[in-house]
Amino acid sequence: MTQQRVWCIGGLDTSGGAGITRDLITLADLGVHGCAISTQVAAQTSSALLCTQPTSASNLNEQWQALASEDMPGAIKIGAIANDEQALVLCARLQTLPKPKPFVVWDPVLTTSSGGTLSVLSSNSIRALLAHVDLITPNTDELGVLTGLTVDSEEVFSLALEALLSLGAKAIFAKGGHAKWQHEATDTYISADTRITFSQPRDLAGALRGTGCMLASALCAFWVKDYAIADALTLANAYLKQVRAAAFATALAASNKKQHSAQSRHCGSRKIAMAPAVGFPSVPSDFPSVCFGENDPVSLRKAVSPCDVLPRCDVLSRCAPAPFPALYAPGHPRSDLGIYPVVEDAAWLTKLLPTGVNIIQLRVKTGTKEAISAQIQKAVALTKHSDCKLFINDHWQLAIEHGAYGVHLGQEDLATANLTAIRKAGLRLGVSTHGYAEIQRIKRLRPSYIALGHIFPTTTKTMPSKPQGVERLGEYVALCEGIPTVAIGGINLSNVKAVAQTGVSSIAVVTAITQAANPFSAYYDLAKEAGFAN
Ligand SMILES: Cc1ncc(COP(=O)(O)OP(=O)(O)O)c(N)n1
Ligand SMILES: Cc1ncsc1CCOP(=O)(O)O
Ligand SMILES: [Mg+2]
Repeated sequence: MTQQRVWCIGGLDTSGGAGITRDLITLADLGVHGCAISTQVAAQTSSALLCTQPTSASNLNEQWQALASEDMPGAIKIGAIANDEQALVLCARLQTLPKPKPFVVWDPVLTTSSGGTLSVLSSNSIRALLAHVDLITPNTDELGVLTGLTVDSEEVFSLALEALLSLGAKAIFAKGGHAKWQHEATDTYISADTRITFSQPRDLAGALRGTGCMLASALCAFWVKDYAIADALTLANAYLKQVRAAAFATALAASNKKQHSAQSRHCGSRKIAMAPAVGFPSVPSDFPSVCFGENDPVSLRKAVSPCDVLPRCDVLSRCAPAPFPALYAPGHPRSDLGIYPVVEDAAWLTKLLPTGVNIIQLRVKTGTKEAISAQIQKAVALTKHSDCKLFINDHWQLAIEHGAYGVHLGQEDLATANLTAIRKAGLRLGVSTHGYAEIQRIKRLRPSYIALGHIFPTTTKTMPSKPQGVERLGEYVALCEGIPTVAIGGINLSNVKAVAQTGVSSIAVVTAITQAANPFSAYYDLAKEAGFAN
């Protein structure tokens, strides 16, 4: 199996603005090989569907067989399915896919953006398809047609998502571009146990053709590049934002020059067809703000301004809470923190403080509350008259009680921690993240640092996510937009240089120090190799 390959099944839009033509352009832009199976040939201009000719069921089957006789894809993106016969063929083929099964995304295109009909499916076909796809990506109009509801408010939107899940959808990514009742454009991912929203300020530049196709095929591209689903969705959302920005900048430039190109003719009230190549999303402002769950504790704030009456995620990007205190006081000559040892008891501080270490974490995972409290109290006392910043892992109440410098919390810890109490007590806050979605969730908190991991395989802890590697680490550091960053997970003398070269502010290690024959010199060797010390 070739991983970086996606099959696109859908209508061939002769204008190149949407359908499988657009899918292949998107995949090429993201460096993924796209194969195509045409369900129909749609004679289209950039503003109208003139006529469409569906592919016969047998031809559809033959196209599939031809592709299947070579390499299988990592993902399959399905767009417009012309009729029930085609749905039947696709269901039969999807059912017999060899393992490992590709990730199957259905973008349920029913009409063209100009209003032409591309798909007529019975409710039986819809149910059958839902049983075979991993994710469906309707806009709110499509969600309405699929569920028989008029989706025109947040309440009906939630009902429609539930209805589609009960029709058999395993997961839904409902796009918010058409949800005019929302202040921001919010895409919602929902499965049986997860709800994640991705919000962008509404941009009023104009309408672009083929955005649904681009989003679903970009999602498949990020999936085959081995991103977790939440990260693939974050990247796909950012990719769309980047394409829109580039498309409207190009269209505007063309119309300013008074060129009579297709772009300039259709810029304004009409949809523009050209979507320039933009490549992998890299501009931090193009990334959405991300909320986990309807009551994400990171997003919940006390009502502080009139705009709190708006839906929560709409408010956040504009009414951000106060940042947590910086690691260094303003004007301090240092900005990096160097090697960050993470240790299991206060005795380690006695061993390591003489190195002149800048930052250290007490991560006590066992013992009674009294014993942990005593460890924290001792560690605070040991660091009180040093320059070393002491972070306490997990035990935020005890950290406040004993006056530690800061607290380190993981994503799950945020559900029970009182962030307001930590902020009020003046403690710094570090938070763990494991990819794009969590970074975008946490940035809004403006923590004192963002931990990024795990970078390499680690034996210290069982991780639910995959190792990120140094290439992604570099992308995450840039995405953090100046918030100090800490890399963690499997870092040792052999790889610390490459980690430091990403520009990360600090490098956290457990076993590279605690299991070293000489922890004292292991600290220096790491600091030197990373370029933090001479
Ligand atoms: C610097 C740093 N980064 C990540 C972690 C992990 O924190 P968390 O996800 O809460 O997991 P536990 O450490 O509690 O197992 C950390 N402690 N420090
Ligand atoms: C606590 C933690 N969080 C992410 S990786 C990790 C363990 C890092 O340990 P090591 O440096 O020994 O790989
Ligand atoms: Mg924790």
